[in-house]
Amino acid sequence: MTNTPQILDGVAIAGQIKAEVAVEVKQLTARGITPGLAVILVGEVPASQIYVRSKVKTCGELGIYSEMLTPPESITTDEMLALVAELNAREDIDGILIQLPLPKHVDTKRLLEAVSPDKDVDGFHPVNVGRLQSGQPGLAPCTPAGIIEILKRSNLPVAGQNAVVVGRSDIVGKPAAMMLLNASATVTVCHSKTKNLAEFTREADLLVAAIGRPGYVTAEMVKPGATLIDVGINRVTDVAEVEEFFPGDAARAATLAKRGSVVVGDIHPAAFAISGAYTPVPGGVGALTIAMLMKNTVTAAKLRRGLSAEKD
Ligand SMILES: NC(=O)C1=CN([C@@H]2O[C@H](COP(=O)(O)OP(=O)(O)OC[C@H]3O[C@@H](n4cnc5c(N)ncnc54)[C@H](OP(=O)(O)O)[C@@H]3O)[C@@H](O)[C@H]2O)C=CC1
Ligand SMILES: Nc1nc(=O)c2c([nH]1)NC[C@@H]1CN(c3ccc(C(=O)N[C@@H](CCC(=O)O)C(=O)O)cc3)C=[N+]21
Repeated sequence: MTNTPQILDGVAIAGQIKAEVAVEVKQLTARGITPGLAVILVGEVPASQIYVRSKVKTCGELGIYSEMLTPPESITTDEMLALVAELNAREDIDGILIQLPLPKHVDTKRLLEAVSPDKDVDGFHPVNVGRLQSGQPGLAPCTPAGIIEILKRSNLPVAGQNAVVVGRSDIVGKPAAMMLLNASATVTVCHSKTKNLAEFTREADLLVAAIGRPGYVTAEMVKPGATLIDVGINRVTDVAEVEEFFPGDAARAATLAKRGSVVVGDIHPAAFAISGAYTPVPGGVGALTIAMLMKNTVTAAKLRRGLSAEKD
């Protein structure tokens, strides 16, 4: 018997969301309000540069004003704080995003707390963490919010499902667990100290992997028919490893030869094969992250002006 899992197309869902955001931006612009996003990118981390450029480009496509600030690697915490204070005070900026990771000498926690909660489009400020936890309207982290959108728009059930989240980071695992709980799933959070991880993951109707290890979740670790959400973005550069992941996959072998790396998730393709539905990497959760950032920027623009941001 062959299993045909549903592939949850993040690119298509992100496209829907971006189209909706563009309509909202048009309506706001007609009232004299142009939502604005400032992205701070410190130093020259190639992966971060790619993400930030893609954020700025998407703003342009949707009619959102954007600004990219690129201080040098040598910037101090105090100088960063001054930059954030300036952006907090600016009338034309609705959203502030500090691209992570920051250089080691910069105090990330202090900086994230310095962003005005009303302009915190990443949803990382303790005030927004608290709002999410207590079910109040606010700005929620983009990647977990994207996961919820994928589930909703694919009509996949969440209420009453056994959801297992592997990973407990502040930017993905924890907020994802909180959002699934708010959506009435029965949530288990696993991490590097979890004993017998597979015993938990095998019980999951809905499994979220946000670990950062290529193909860590294997077929033996998942319940056949489960919904698998793969957040991991791992670059594999080894030819043999790519062949092990994707035997006989000519397209991926070509990508590896051309770019020197292939992106793989935290869930092994053999686990996808026995799932009911799954998000591919790339083209799954990652595709939603930027769309949700655009949505948060518009929400911030509305909230700051006392316009209601509809909760759907
Ligand atoms: N698609 C997207 O838009 C985004 C993708 N990502 C990707 O998602 C992945 C996770 O990101 P992030 O949350 O920031 O990563 P972190 O490194 O901050 O967190 C990883 C989590 O996984 C847990 N973990 C590590 N090893 C194991 C293990 N062997 N068994 C069980 N749990 C383990 C860690 O546990 P412990 O807490 O005990 O250390 C930790 O909680 C990365 O691949 C990242 O690139 C990240 C952000 C956005
Ligand atoms: N303050 C801050 N906020 C963030 O939201 C933030 C951050 N820092 N630091 C880094 C992580 C990572 N991240 C991604 C954004 C887009 C894709 C994305 O577009 N992915 C595509 C392409 C993947 C590829 O080919 O590289 C996909 O999965 O289909 C992925 C990951 C946001 N992050």
